[in-house]
Amino acid sequence: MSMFGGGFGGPGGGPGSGAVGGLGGTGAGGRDRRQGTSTPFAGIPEELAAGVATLESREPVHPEPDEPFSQTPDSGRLTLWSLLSGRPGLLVAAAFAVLLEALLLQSGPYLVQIGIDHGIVAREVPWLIFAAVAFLVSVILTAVASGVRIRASGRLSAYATRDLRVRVFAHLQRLSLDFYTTEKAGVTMTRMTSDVEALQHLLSEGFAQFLIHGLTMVVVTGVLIHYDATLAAITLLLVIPPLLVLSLWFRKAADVGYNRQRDTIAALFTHLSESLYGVRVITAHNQRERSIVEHREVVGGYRDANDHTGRINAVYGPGTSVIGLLGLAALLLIGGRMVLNGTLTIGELTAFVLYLNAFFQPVQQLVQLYTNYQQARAALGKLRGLLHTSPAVREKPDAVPMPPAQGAIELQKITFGYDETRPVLRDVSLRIAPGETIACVGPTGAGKSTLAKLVARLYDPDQGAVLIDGHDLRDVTLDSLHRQVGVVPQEPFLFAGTLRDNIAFARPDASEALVDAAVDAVGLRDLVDRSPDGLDTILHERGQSVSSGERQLIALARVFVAEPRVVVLDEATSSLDLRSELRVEAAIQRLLEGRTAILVAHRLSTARRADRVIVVDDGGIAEQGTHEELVTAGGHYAAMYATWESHTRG
Ligand SMILES: Nc1ncnc2c1ncn2[C@@H]1O[C@H](COP(=O)(O)OP(=O)(O)OP(=O)(O)O)[C@@H](O)[C@H]1O
Repeated sequence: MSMFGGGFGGPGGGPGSGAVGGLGGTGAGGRDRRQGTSTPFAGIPEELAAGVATLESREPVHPEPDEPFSQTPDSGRLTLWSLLSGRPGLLVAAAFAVLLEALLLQSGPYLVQIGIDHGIVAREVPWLIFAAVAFLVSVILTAVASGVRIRASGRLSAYATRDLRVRVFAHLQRLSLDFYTTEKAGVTMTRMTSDVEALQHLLSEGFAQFLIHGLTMVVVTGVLIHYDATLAAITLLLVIPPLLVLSLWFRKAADVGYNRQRDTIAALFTHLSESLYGVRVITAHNQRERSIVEHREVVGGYRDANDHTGRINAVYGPGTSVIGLLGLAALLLIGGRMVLNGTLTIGELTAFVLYLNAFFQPVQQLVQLYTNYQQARAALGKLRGLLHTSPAVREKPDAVPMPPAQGAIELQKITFGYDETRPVLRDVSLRIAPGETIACVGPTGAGKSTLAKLVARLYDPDQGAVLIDGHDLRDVTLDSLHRQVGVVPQEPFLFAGTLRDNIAFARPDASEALVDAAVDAVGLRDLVDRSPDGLDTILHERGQSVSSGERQLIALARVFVAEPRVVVLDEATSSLDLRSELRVEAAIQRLLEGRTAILVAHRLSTARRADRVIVVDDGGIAEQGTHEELVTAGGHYAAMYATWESHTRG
């Protein structure tokens, strides 16, 4: 199995699969830094440069989000309040605008009542004009308050979700390889998309609407009682019980419906991402039709879930409207009689009708918002779960930076299993001298890559310890370790970006001379010369525009630029033509010069050149020695070699 295979994002696509240490994108990060040190405007006419400067000054400012990368697991709280309270100024502005808007909205019916009773019925034109002007002013003020509210809550939500996305992404970078092996990429994508969007929706609109509607209901109930307590009690008693029953049903049904929606969208993302990553295999095996059928099934599941929530809404929406209208009919009947009896004015009845109407809408909205709130809470729970997932490989709080390594490696009685009850390696001990190259060979699935992963501290042993220059890897900082231990995965992963970006991935600030030296050392000069823009040639996503051998050479160049003391190399199993194979072998040879190396060798031609060969079998080291020693000993290795030789000769 590949050291990085199978996990998140297809073959070799795991985070960190791009060799050593370091974070930061290939693209922007690297380019920016270079621009800072060179003279980007050299030779450009002054007025053009001035134009660019003006354009840049108009660019919106995007300050760095407050999430410096650290290996320490995220222990910060994640609650709705913690998201909202990050920008108190915006929060206060939004809350004030909400209050104002809710109060202003209720002035309308009262002004209508004044207009009718004091203006129309009493035939007093000034009162009518006063009511109309006051109405106009209140509408304008409501619009202003609403604008301020939408702007403030929109910005609040945009900042909060931006910070949240960065925080979750930083945590994803922190998580160890096991997370990406067990967690489906589609599920993680759902966390970062629909879950964050559910929160964004609640923060930008939901909360404000919740407050406005809640306040409206309180104010309207008070006003109705103030107008006529008996009439208010009768109408509210007629309306509230059925409304309550319907709303409780809706809440329960909607919870189920939205959970289904969330689960099915995660399944949809999972299938989509897997199909996109595996599109070549699907095409090669002529399974496109099956893939479409499968996708139709997951999309169908999502459609069913949407259909379900649609049906619930179709009952609830009209249901609450009917209850409201029946309430209004009852009010007209009872209130109309009161007007005829002279106990209520016509203006008061009109205001009463308008207020009652204003009472219903919030109920409907509040229940919908409650669902939104539930969704956001569920999303928050899932995101919290993700943030609280501890990396399996953790940095100790008192970890110290590893001093520049000589490269002596020691495995001390190591036992390790992906599942602790089924160890892959048992009680393995090994010493590797500085500068020595060890080739691990053995049957497939024997644990060769596992051994290499332990040396790169992609996993920690269950028992025993791995030491470099006498330092237990668990006692040193991950950053300092990854800087000194370079990893070349079985399936090199290239990023969309330039050739240079990919080569200098582990050290975006690498000098031109170092990148050039790497290109020459691994034999990439041909490719660079042939490429239209040399090192600035853009590579397609995952390096699809270069050959498999060239991808391997780029991965080797990457480690060359990183200059680690120890190299862990999982040899690619994909076979190359003889010429490319010789080039890759020569590149490996050059990369390993003067470095301690562990090679997971799939070709015995590689093993033959190592200083020492270890045969991993049955959870341990079955044989070790130089190639010649092992061939003479006539054991496992000798048998493997004999078979290999007869095949290559044949
Ligand atoms: N992430 C993982 N989770 C669970 N089991 C794993 C994982 N990675 C590997 N294994 C299992 O551990 C055992 C050793 O795997 P490993 O990749 O070390 O073998 P290998 O000797 O490198 O094989 P190959 O030559 O095929 O690459 C295998 O049985 C494999 O199925």
